[in-house]
Parts: sequence; C-alpha cells; structure tokens
Amino acid sequence: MASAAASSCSSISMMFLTHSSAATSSTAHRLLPPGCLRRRRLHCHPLQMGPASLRCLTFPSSAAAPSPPHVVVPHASLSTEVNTKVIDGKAVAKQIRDEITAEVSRMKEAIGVIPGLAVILVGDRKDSATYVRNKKKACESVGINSLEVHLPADSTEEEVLKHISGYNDDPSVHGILVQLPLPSHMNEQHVLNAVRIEKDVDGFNPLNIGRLAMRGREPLFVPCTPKGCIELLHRHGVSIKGKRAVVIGRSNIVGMPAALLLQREDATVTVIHSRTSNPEEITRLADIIISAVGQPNMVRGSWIKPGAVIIDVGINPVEDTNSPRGYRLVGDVCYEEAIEVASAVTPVPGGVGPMTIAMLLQNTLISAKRMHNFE
Ligand SMILES: Nc1nc(=O)c2c([nH]1)NC[C@@H]1CN(c3ccc(C(=O)N[C@@H](CCC(=O)O)C(=O)O)cc3)C=[N+]21
Repeated sequence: MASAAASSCSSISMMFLTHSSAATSSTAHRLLPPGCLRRRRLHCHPLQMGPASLRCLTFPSSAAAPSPPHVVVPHASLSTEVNTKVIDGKAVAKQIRDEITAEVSRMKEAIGVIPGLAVILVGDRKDSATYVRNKKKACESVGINSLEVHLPADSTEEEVLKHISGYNDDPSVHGILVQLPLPSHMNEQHVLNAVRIEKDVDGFNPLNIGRLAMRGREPLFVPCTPKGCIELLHRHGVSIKGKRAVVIGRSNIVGMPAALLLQREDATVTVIHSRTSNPEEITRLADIIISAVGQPNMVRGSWIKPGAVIIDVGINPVEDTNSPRGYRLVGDVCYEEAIEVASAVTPVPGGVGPMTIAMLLQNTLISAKRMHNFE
C-alpha cells in the first residue's frame, strides 16, 4: 500500500490529453506544479513549484494524522459494500444499467419502440475509438440500438453535418452524440449546434445549459458527466442541501454544469479555476469537492477538509511502464492521500467514468420515452 501510494502521487508526466483535460488544457497547464510530492513529504521540490498561489502546502496536523474517518451511510442497495469510503462508480453504473434494461424492455413490450443512439466519430484518436466502442457495448448491454458512423480525420464539416442531419430526421434515432474532440479544422460549436435539441443527449446545446441555470426551468437533457456525479452522491447517501460545494474547473461540459446542478440541489457553490489564488484555502472549506481539470494528482490531502466527499472527474493517462498499455489512468485527486482525510472518494478508474456512460444511456431512454409519450 505504502509503496503504491508513493508512486501514485509522485512525479508524473501527461502523455496525451483526454476528455476533461482536452476541454481545459490551457487551464490545466497553467494550474499546476507538474508533479506531486511523495506522499507525506512536507515540502515541494523547488523546481516543481508553480505560481505562488498554487504552491504545495505543508500538511496541516489534521491532515498528517487524520481523525478517524467519518462514515457515510450508503444507499440502501449498496449497503453490502465493505468499504463505504470508496464510492464504487462501476457498481452504481451497473445498477443503473439494470434499471435501464428493465425500462427498455417494458417500453418495447408496451409500444414496440426500441431507443436508438447514434454516435458520430471523426478521426483516428485511439482514446476516442475506445470510448465509442465502450458506448456501443453499453448500449447492447441494456437493449438500446446503437448506430455509428466513423469518418476519416480529413472529412469536411459539411460531411459531418450531413450525417447529423440524417440522424436528426431518422425516427429510430432518439439520441445523437458527436464524439469530442473533433479534428482541429472543424468548428465544434457549429457542429454541435446542428444536433436537434430533442436528440442532444449530451446536453451540450446552449438552450439546455440556459435552462439548467434558471430557476423554475427544466433542461431537456442534463450533461452526462455532471449528472453522473450528482447521481453518485445521491446513491451513496450524501446529502447536498445546505452543504458547501467546491467545483474545480469551469469547462462547458463538466465544471460549469456541475456547479449549476449542485446549486439546483441547494448546495452553496464555489467554482475555482486556473486564475483562483490559493485554491486550497477554498477547497479546505468544502463539504463536497467535484474536481474536473484534467491535472493528475493536483488535489492533495492537505486541500481536503476531514470528512469531505470527493468526486474525481479527471481521467488522466500517466506513463507506466509496468502497465501493458504503457500508461495508467489517475484522477485529479491524489487518491491515497484523499482516502485518509475524506469520508468518501471516487476512484479512477471505476468512479465517474462508468457513470458518464450510464447517464448517456439514461438520457437516450428519456429521449425515446419523451418522443413517444411513454411514461
Ligand atoms: N460528445 C462527447 N460526450 C462524451 O461524454 C465524451 C466525449 N464526447 N468525448 C470523450 C469523453 C470521455 N468520456 C468518457 C466516458 C467514460 C469513461 C470511462 O468509463 N472510463 C473508465 C476507464 C476506461 C479505461 O480503462 O480506459 C473508468 O473511468 O473507469 C471515460 C471517459 C466521455 N466523453
């Protein structure tokens, strides 16, 4: 354990950018010292220091010797879980997929409609291809039809728009997902805006986000990753109302909508980002932290209030010669330190990632039900 912990939070390098990091890469690069300290070392290597406001801090005594963990009462259906500190996203996602499977078959029997999800993939990014394959598998596992088009990296925007338009008009398609990032010669806003709002299962349409931000208004779809974060909190028995929540990162696809959702749940929300001075002074006041910056091991144990709940959205590949893939995935949060201070933490992998896919399936089901007036 100790040696694993030491290697996990020691110096690492990013190999390539993924989802969260791609969305906020400039943020990420500014935000942080390139490496974390070795676990429990009380000082930073001077060469690794970031801007003054972001310097690693010494551990406060409470973090160095954490008080006994606060136990979170788990959701009833997860009460068999041995370690309530680890929020098992994989298990929760499985539970949600089972619920969706039942609903999909109920709908099929009642009205003969099978929900359909269309995915548009442009280019040859390996990680994108993996995500798309996983989405397809997930669709199959719950009985949702999946359609897919894979276009070469040098396709024109018009070709992509043509496929979107075809899916917009196809009554067997209830959800359309354009896999991001798109090749750099394409205008992402332009492409995403072409998706019919009733089929925008990613929830990226500005009208959706606008409704999410307004009291008394309801979006057609809530973006999958932030929705998955909130669902994890609910199903782990974490109450949000009246709590201090801090969201790290302000991307359109995760940080910003996550903050809006937390606010809708009656949390008092602070968003911190690359230009925030002394972010750790703010995170230390938080009962709930959602981190979505794409910076490996940025959030240290010393940033966390004892007993806080930590949702780690980061999925960062770091070099690992011992892994068959040559890399492994780590979060934005230094997990080994967080688990000693927090009352509950999501792991990476196996935390928010599987929930994102489960929420995509859920949004597709919601869309099909809405289009066919099926309750
Ligand atoms: N239009 C669009 N919508 C998206 O939702 C979207 C996207 N584009 N582009 C890429 C990102 C990335 N993303 C992930 C989903 C699941 C995992 C996931 O399940 N990860 C596993 C690990 C997988 C592994 O081991 O490689 C886990 O965290 O346990 C990761 C990443 C959705 N994205």
